Amino acid sequence: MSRKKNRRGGNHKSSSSKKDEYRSDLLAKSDMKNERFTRYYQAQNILPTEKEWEDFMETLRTPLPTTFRVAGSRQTANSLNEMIKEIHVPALNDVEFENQKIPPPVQIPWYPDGLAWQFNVPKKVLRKSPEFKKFHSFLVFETEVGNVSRQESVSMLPPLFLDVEPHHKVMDMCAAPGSKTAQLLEALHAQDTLTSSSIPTGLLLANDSDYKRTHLLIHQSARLPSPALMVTNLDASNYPSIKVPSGGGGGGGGGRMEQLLFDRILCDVPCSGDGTIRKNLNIWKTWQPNDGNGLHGLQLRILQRAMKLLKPDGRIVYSTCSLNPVENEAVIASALLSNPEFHLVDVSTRLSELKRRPGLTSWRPTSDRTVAATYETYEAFVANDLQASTTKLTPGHWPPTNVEELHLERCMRIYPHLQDSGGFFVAVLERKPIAVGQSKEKKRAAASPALVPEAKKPRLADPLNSASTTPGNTPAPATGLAEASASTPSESQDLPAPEQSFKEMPYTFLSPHDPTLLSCINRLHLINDFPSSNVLVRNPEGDVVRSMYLTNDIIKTVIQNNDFTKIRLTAAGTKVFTKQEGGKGNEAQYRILGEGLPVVLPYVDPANVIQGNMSALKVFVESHYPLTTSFEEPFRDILDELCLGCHVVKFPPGDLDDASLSHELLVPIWKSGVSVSLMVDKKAKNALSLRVFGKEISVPKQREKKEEKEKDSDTVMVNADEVNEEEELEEDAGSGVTEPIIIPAL
Ligand SMILES: C[S@@+](CC[C@H](N)C(=O)[O-])C[C@H]1O[C@@H](n2cnc3c(N)ncnc32)[C@H](O)[C@@H]1O
Repeated sequence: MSRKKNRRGGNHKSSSSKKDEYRSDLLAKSDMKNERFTRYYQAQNILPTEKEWEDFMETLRTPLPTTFRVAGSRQTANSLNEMIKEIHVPALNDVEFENQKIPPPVQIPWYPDGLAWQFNVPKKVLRKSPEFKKFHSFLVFETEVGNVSRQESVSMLPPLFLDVEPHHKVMDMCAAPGSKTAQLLEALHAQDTLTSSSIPTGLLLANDSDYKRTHLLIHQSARLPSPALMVTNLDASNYPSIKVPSGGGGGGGGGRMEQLLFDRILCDVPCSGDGTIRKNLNIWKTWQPNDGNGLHGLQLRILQRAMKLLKPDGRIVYSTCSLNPVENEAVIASALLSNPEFHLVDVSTRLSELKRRPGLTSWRPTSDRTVAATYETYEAFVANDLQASTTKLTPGHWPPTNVEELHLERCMRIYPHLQDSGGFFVAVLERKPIAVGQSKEKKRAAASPALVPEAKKPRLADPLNSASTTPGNTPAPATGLAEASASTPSESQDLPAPEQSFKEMPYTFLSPHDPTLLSCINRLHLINDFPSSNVLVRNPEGDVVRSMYLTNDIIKTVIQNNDFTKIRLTAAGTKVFTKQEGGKGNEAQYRILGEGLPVVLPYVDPANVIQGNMSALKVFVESHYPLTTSFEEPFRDILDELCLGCHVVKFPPGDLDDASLSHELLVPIWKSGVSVSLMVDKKAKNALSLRVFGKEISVPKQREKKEEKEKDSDTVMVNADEVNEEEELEEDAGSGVTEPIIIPAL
């Protein structure tokens, strides 16, 4: 009987595994044990003393604290963080529940600018304490609109060590569901302001071999709309070369093409995930050493491919949420041996508050699932293990003979008991600096993959390189996306030929003189430097049917010089305009999408931005499609004078009774007949309502619809939910940007 694997970034979750997880919620502390796990990790000597081992094991048996990161561009995040510090935390300072003091959230000490938080509060308290209940709904709403990211603290680390800047070409090789992609995007957009987005000159290529998960990633990334993001659906270990014109395409390359290389690459590879045991309790029952053994080959091939795709002065971060040296130090060691021009970067002075342990320099693999014996060397394994000839462990699973030269101690091991977190592994790799005066020969020698050949291409029936054939169950994905489907590494290696199976719509750039685009630019009052030659549509004819997307120059260059089906391009740029039916007797027009506004805003003629106020904001938030007569003067007069269609309203900071808008807010509205509506989706509206008015103030839609019908049967009603439905059904839904989510400024 085949057993479904369930590893991090690994596989589909069956309903039975969901049930298992449910049952595992009930796992008693006394059942949180696994002899194989204990024997294996004790044999690896991961901790120096017995006392520390006990602390480690005890921490693994306690629930993981809730952690979250204030997300979005820097200014937006800092501003929301101030609200948490000034309003929410003081309200939680003296909470008592059943005569016990409940500690408030605290900032994670190593996260830059104090933007990450941690709290450890039982569910009962979240449900019953009014103060925590309020904080919890705040988190839920802000998470829905993307201003807060519920992410394990340790999973926030890899992007921090990558040091991404807005001009970098960045690749996230195994990106779904995208929590780290979001961090990388934020770094690329470091120059965004509270209300408008910058257009970075760099790019972020987020890839995942699982098609469904790429769509999940696209959905998540829509929270930080970026013209610099593209998503592909390929096996990272075999990632093809992307072609771009030499010399940046400015004509200096004489029409020659070169391979696109990256400044920064994140390899957050699929792994056994035993570092997540505090939340994936099933691991206590299922853990065995072949979980990690089976992934080593794929992990190595992904890292080796990253090394080939990296610019000479680029940087790679390799990470897993596994504690197993076979998935960590062994992968790094083999990659360094096959690419001796690389070295591990010493980052011990970075994030000084982060408690970490050095990488291991010795470890003892085994293929015996009971861990009856472990072996110091591959030779000892072959000589003593009766199954050695049938298992596929390679010398690369063991420490190499020159292990001392590799400085594996520069890898970082994060153990749960050090700072009450999950377990994690991070390594930073760069090419070695070339010494002044180094001979050409030496440089050539350093650049040639001499010592160890690159890991072979996967063989589909190889049990060690194929998750589906590795015996035993492995843990649930660490990402918390239980329902999300995920491919096994073997599935990803077995991708069908792209042209046969790839069903995405093509990407066609419009001429800047396209009459529909010109009329859209005109009606939306966009100023001259709007990058109209970077607008694309997605349908076979290349016509403007419904939506238009904006990319930056480098993404445009990639699309124009590569077959999108070969690179399995699943998304590119961000959707900015969409067609809106005009209603009875009115022609259809284009509107700026809520989520596209920050990108388009720098090009909206300021003379055409309407001034709103707090009382108008209240009417917009309370009703879904208020009549213009519902607004007070002078805003009502302004609305009456507007032509039908899309407009942008600016609400300056202000107070109204108990409500307070702390920062300028800009939103698109749509005027149709005698009504107007805020073009933001329901979740964004809820979050806005909670943030500004302290509660959900919108009138239940059914009641309002009924009232509206009675009042004005001729009014063309547009509400955000109906717009969502239309957008999901549109012809270019393959873009994956299916649901408008905006990040309203604070
Ligand atoms: C650990 S998860 C990545 C988590 C992600 N970086 C994040 O922070 O949200 C590993 C991912 O690798 C993907 N994957 C598995 N095999 C792959 C391969 N050969 N190439 C690319 N992605 C792969 C899985 O689908 C999974 O989404």
